[in-house]
Amino acid sequence: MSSSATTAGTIASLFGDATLTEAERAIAEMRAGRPVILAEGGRLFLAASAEFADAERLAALDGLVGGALQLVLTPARLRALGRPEEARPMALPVSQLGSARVRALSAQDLAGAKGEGAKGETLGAELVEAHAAGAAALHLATLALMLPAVLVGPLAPAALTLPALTVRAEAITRYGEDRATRVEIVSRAPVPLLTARNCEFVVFRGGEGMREQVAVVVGTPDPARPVLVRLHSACLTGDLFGSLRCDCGDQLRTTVATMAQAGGGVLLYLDQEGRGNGIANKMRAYRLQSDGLDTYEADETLGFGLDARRFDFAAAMLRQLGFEHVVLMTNNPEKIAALSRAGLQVSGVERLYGRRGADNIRYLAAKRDRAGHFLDLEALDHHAPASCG
Ligand SMILES: Nc1nc2c(ncn2[C@@H]2O[C@H](COP(=O)(O)OP(=O)(O)OP(=O)(O)O)[C@@H](O)[C@H]2O)c(=O)[nH]1
Ligand SMILES: [Zn+2]
Repeated sequence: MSSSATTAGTIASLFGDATLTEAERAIAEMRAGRPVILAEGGRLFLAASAEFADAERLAALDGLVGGALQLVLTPARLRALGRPEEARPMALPVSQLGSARVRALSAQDLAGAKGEGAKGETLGAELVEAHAAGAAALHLATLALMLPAVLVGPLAPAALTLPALTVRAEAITRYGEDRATRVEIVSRAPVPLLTARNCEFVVFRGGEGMREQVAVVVGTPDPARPVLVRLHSACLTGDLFGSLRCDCGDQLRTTVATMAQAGGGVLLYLDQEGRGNGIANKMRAYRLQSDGLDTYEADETLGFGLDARRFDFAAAMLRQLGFEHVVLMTNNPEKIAALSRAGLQVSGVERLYGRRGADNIRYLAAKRDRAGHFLDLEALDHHAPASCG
C-alpha cells in the first residue's frame, strides 16, 4: 500500500488511543528501571523508581535535574516512618540522604526480625512539599508493580536530549479509568479438570497493565438465570503451593467443585497477585508479617493503601461471556459493590471458607477487622475442606 493511502484512521487503528499508549510505554520504562520525563503543569520532571537507587544512579540522576532531586513517599509510608500527619505524598531531598538511606526509607532494606527498619525509621532530613509530578510518579510506580517510592526532580534544560520517554502526568492519573473495561478474548479451549471435566478456559487480554485474565467456564451455566461467579485474585503461594499463610488454595478448589456440582459457574482467575501489588511486593509484605505485622499493616508499611485492586474489568469479562446476573462466591464486600457499580445484577452471595490454622488466623482476622470481610472464624472450622490447600 502506498504511503498516501495511510490515513489518520489507519494510524489510529495501529497505535490506538494516544493517552493509553503513552501511559503503557511509561509503565514499561519504569519497570525496566529507566527514568521517564513527566510533563505536569507546563513543566518537565525526571522520575525514576527508587528501587534502582544505588550511589551511581543517584549521582547520574542528580546530574540531570535542574533543582532538588527528591525521594517522594506516600502518606502510608510516611505513617510507618512516624509521620502520621501527612495526608499527601511528601518528599525528602536526596542530597541529604545518600543511597543507603534512600533504600531504607523506600522500604527496600527491611531489617530482619521484629521489623526494625520498617517502623521507627528516622527520616534523616526535613520533609518538604513534593514536586508537582510526585503523585503521578508514585502512581506510575505502583502501576509498574514497584515499591511506591520514587525519585523526582525538575529536568535540567541540558537534559532535554535524553533518550527518555516523555509522558503527561495526566495520562498516568487517568490510565486506570481509561483502560479499566477494555478487555478482549484472545483464545479459548476446553480443559478438563480433576473435579470438573467439562470446563472451558477463556483468555482475555486488557485492563490495567494489559495483562492476561482467565475465565474458567465450569459446566454449562445458563445466562438466563443467576450464575455462580467467583472473582479470584491470583495467589501463587496459596493457589499453587498450598501456602498455609492464607486460604486462597482452599477457596479456589472449593469454587470449582461447587460450580461443577451446581451444573455450572464462571470462575475469573484474575492477574492481581498480592491484592494488585505484585508478587515481589507481596513477598516484601510477607517478610514484614514474619516480623509480626498483619497483612494490611505490612502493605501499609511498604507504602501501599488497603487494597489496590479494581474489579470493573472483571465485570466487562462477564458481560462479554453473556452473564449479567450473578450469585457471587466471596466474603469480600468490595467485590459485590464493584460488580453492582458496574451494572451487573448480584442477586445472591455465597460465603467461601478455607481452612483456618495457626498460620493464617491472623490474616483472616485482619481481613474481617480491617476490610470488613464476612468471616465467621468459628464457622471456618466446620467448613474447611479436609485435604490439600
Ligand atoms: N499485598 C498482599 N497481598 C496478599 C497478602 N496475602 C494474600 N494476598 C493476596 O490477597 C489476594 C486474595 O484474593 P482473593 O481470595 O481473591 O480475595 P479476597 O479479597 O480475600 O476475597 P474473597 O476470597 O473473595 O473473600 C490475592 O491477590 C493474594 O495474592 C499480603 O499479605 N499482602
Ligand atoms: Zn493466598
